[in-house]
This record gives sequence, C-alpha cells and structure tokens, in this order.
Amino acid sequence: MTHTQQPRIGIIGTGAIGGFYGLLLARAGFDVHFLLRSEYEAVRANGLQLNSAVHGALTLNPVQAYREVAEMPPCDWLLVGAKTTSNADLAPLIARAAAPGAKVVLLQNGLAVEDALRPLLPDSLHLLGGLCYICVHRDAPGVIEHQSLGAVNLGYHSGPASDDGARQALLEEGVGLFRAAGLDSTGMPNLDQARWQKLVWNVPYNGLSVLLDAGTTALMRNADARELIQAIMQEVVEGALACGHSLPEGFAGKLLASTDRMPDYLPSMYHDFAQRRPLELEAIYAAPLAAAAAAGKELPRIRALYQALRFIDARNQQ
Ligand SMILES: NC(=O)C1=CN([C@@H]2O[C@H](COP(=O)(O)OP(=O)(O)OC[C@H]3O[C@@H](n4cnc5c(N)ncnc54)[C@H](OP(=O)(O)O)[C@@H]3O)[C@@H](O)[C@H]2O)C=CC1
Ligand SMILES: CC(C)(CO)C(=O)C(=O)O
Repeated sequence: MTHTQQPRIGIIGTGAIGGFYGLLLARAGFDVHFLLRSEYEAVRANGLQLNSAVHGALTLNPVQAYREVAEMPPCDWLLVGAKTTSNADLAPLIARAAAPGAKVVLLQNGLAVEDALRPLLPDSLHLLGGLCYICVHRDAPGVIEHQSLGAVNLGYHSGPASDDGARQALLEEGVGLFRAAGLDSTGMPNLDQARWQKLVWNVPYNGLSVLLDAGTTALMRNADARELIQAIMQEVVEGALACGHSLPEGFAGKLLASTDRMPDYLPSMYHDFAQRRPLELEAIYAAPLAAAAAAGKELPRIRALYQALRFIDARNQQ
C-alpha cells in the first residue's frame, strides 16, 4: 500500500478498456500507473482523453505513463487491459510490476484465460477475472470513445486466498475500487460461470461482426442474422450447462433485448480485424468448445463459426 493507505493501481495494456477504467480510477483519486506501448508518446504529450456518452468528455493529463515496466512502482492491484492473445508475453511484465501479494485482474473476454496465465505467474500473486460490460474503443492514440454501459464483475481464480472468507474480502476490495470510481461492480461467486455468461454475448456478436462486416444494429435488423445469433446464444447456454453452469432463465432473451437498446456497436474483435491484429479466437471460441467437448457436448454452429474465423484470421495475419 502507498503511504495514504490507498492501493496503488497499475494498468497493464492501456487500450480502450485499460484506458477507460484507469482514467476513471485516477479521477476518483487513486494512484494509477499506466503501461503503454505504441501510444506512449501520444499519451505522454497529450494525456488520456475519454469521450463518454455516460460520463461526458474527461481528460487525464499528466498521466503516470511508462514504456518500460521496470520503471513502474510496485502496484497492489494490476488491471490487465491487453488482448488475451498477448497474455503469455505479458506474464513477466505483470510479475515485475506486482507488489508482494498483489491482485492481478484480467479485464478480458473469453473462457479459461486465467488457467492459461496462472502457471506463468508467481504463486504469491492473487489472480482474478474481470468481466467488463461496456462498449468502448480507441479512436486515436490516447483517445477513447465510450458508447454505453461500464459495469465490471469480478471473480476470484486462484492464489494465496485459501478460504471463502479471504476470497470474499478480496472481491469486496476490488468491487470497492470500481464503485469508488462511480461504476457498477459485483463480486461473482463462480468465475467460470461468470465467464460462460458473458460469452453468451461475445460468441455470436464478436465473430459475426467480422464475418458479416456488420455492427449490432445491422445484425439485429436482419431476420437471418438475428435467428443465427439466437441459435448461437442457445448453444453457449447449452455448453455452459454441460460444464455444470445453469445460466439464469431467459438470459439470452434479455441480452437480445438489451442489444436492441444499445447504440450501433462494433465489438472489439471487429476492431482487431480492421487493424490486422490477431483475433481472440482461443479465448472466445476454442476454450469454450474444448470445455464443452470435454463434458461430452458438441456445439456445431459455434465450431463452424470458429473454423471460418480461423481462416479469416490466418489470411489477415499474412
Ligand atoms: N472494447 C470493449 O468494449 C470490450 C473489450 N473487452 C475485452 O477487453 C480486453 C481488452 O480489449 P480492448 O481494450 O478493446 O483492446 P485494445 O486493443 O483497445 O487495447 C489493448 C492494449 O494493450 C496494449 N498492449 C498489448 N501488449 C502490450 C505490451 N506488451 N506492453 C504494453 N501494452 C501492451 C496495446 O498496445 P498497442 O496499441 O501497442 O498494441 C493496447 O493499448 C479484450 O479481452 C476484450 O475482449 C471486454 C468488454 C468490452
Ligand atoms: C457485451 C458487451 C457489448 C456489453 O455488454 C461487451 O461487454 C463486449 O463487447 O464484450
């Protein structure tokens, strides 16, 4: 802890998600340090700018920005805002930026992302998952557009918290950080279930936005696309059930209705494709397919979507 007893927060990967949550936490008075890569110079010069349909136009300047992790002070909470495709490369950086007993939160979509990172981190670090219900993207270096929503749900994965009470206390501390920044946040008793629940949205929309070159409004207005989205959502629900997670009754229908109310939105996978970055196919497609298959459940529509996306991703990376 810092001398003020406020936890020190490090953002590992300051893109749309890292920039949004880091900026709001800094404005709430937390000591926040941002690791950047390609946008370091721009953020050093001009700060971080948030154009938010919810919070208005906000600027953080100066920013405690770093290009080298070795220059960051040890942080009590590390919020990882990079894409899951970077996690293995980021593990040594996360360990380097961590204060003793730090809490590492993967603010990422997908399943089993913590399982893949855990063996690469010191046992002394707590590992948590953060499910971000938000529509946000980078518009220019250091400039973040926030269209809607903003909640973060946290779940404990693994680490030194050996009993339910200790895990619950950590979740409450994490939830408290986001709430202090004016955001909705809830502690989730089962991270795996929370990740499956989030996938009910990401599996259909992320991939179909790339394959069909369409945002949510066009997808929802087209009867064929809408039917396909519903069928894929149903498969995710069945996959979750096969893995022992019964999702709330009518959950997929509620997501469809809330997407109808959302402004036209291009999921983060769409932006990755457009920028020729690798797609998060392992976390969002391969991992749930593998988990369901191990539980004896095939998900044919999701598998077909995954295979088509793999083709597109490979060609896009050439
Ligand atoms: N955007 C959204 O609305 C939502 C996104 N998510 C999930 O959140 C996660 C993050 O997504 P998003 O914020 O959109 O992604 P972005 O691409 O906007 O941000 C990723 C950031 O990580 C940085 N980064 C990657 N590797 C390193 C490194 N080695 N050192 C320093 N920085 C690094 C990138 O830097 P560089 O520019 O140099 O590549 C970039 O700034 C994903 O898992 C996504 O699925 C979840 C809910 C909503
Ligand atoms: C589902 C959505 C749009 C907001 O709930 C989101 O969080 C995402 O793009 O991953």
